[in-house]
Amino acid sequence: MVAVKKKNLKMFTLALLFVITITSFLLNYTNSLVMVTWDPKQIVTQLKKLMKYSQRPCSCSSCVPELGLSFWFDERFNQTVQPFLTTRNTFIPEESYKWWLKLQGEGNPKNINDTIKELFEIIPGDGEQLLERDVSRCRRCAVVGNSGNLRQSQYGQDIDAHDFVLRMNRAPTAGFESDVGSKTTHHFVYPESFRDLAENVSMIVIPFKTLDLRWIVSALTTGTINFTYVPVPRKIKVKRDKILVYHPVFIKYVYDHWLQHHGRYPSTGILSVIFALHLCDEVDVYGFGADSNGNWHHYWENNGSGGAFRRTMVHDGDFESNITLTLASVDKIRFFKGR
Ligand SMILES: CC(=O)N[C@H]1[C@H]([C@H](O)[C@H](O)CO)O[C@](OP(=O)(O)OC[C@H]2O[C@@H](n3ccc(N)nc3=O)[C@H](O)[C@@H]2O)(C(=O)O)C[C@@H]1O
Ligand SMILES: CC(=O)N[C@@H]1[C@@H](O[C@@H]2O[C@H](CO)[C@H](O)[C@H](O)[C@H]2O)[C@@H](O)[C@@H](CO)O[C@H]1O
Repeated sequence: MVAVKKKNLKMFTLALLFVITITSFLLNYTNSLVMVTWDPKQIVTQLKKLMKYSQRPCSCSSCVPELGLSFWFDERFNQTVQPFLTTRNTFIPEESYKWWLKLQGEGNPKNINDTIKELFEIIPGDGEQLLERDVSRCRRCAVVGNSGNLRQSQYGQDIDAHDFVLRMNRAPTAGFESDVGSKTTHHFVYPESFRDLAENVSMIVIPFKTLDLRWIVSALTTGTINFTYVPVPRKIKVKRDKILVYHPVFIKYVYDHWLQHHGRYPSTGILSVIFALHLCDEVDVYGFGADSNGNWHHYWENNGSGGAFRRTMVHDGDFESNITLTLASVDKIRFFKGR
């Protein structure tokens, strides 16, 4: 009898040791700094945490897509909306299409299905692999806006330490490395904001009209399109498999869910931030913030037209800024305010 009891006690001790070892390993693995002790209460707490962590969508200390932490965020974030237009993803519902067509008042647009078909005869139209989830991954992204608050910020090294660095429009890095970094993995453009990119950079084209999709084809082939509402480059030197296309339905999702119809349509900055929430496990935001007059000044130039969007009401900069700050306040992004 005593021998059996001793054996059971030994088994129990061994089992407990095993659980503690596994718990400690997994908690460390999930970047959680928790001291593992023999206190039964702590063991139960840690086991509960372990159960919670095992359902987490990534291995960072916090994961953007994790729901149940902010009602505000959960109400807006919809993981099922696809950020990229791909060959498997070309359907645009009538309502979204009609909304999108009005963004830049395109008269007499070419048929959208024919346009998309032609586009994917020229570029591969993939991008799905970027959206695959992996619970053991911690993908850290930096979204770098164009604000003058980056000047003298010395954020360069921090920005470059991210897995993905997303930039936009005409933003340069050369000459500004110590403040904005030198790494770029993805660069958002539209025809009117195109700039030459290094070979290894993925160019994400945001189409605000049918002509923007046709411009991609033209710029890689015949070079016939050289004007939209301003002159645009006839030809671009970008490898075809480095071109990704932002989904028009995703633009509407940002406008409906996140901007709640403020402004005429979302700016490139807010489109990039919400896009990053869908692709990344952690999102750090740099270079967002107007100057003291509310103008969108740039870090590389003294752009006198920084307040143009205010006059044309195309974007609601104040509302967009509130969204970014709220995302930071509910710990879904980290916001680096610059100088
Ligand atoms: C005159 C004009 O049309 N300016 C627009 C320019 C312009 O078309 C491009 O720079 C051309 O390359 O583009 C925009 O934006 P822009 O290229 O200025 O900036 C990109 C995004 O960074 C954020 N930003 C910028 C400056 C600043 N002081 N504070 C900021 O928060 C914003 O989120 C902004 O969206 C655009 O595409 O959104 C919006 C701007 O309104
Ligand atoms: C200053 C302004 O409102 N210009 C608009 C122009 O808006 C710009 O469109 C860009 C995409 O093409 C991008 O969204 C940028 O942030 C906007 O400022 C277009 O709407 C254009 C359409 O014809 O009309 C210009 O007046």
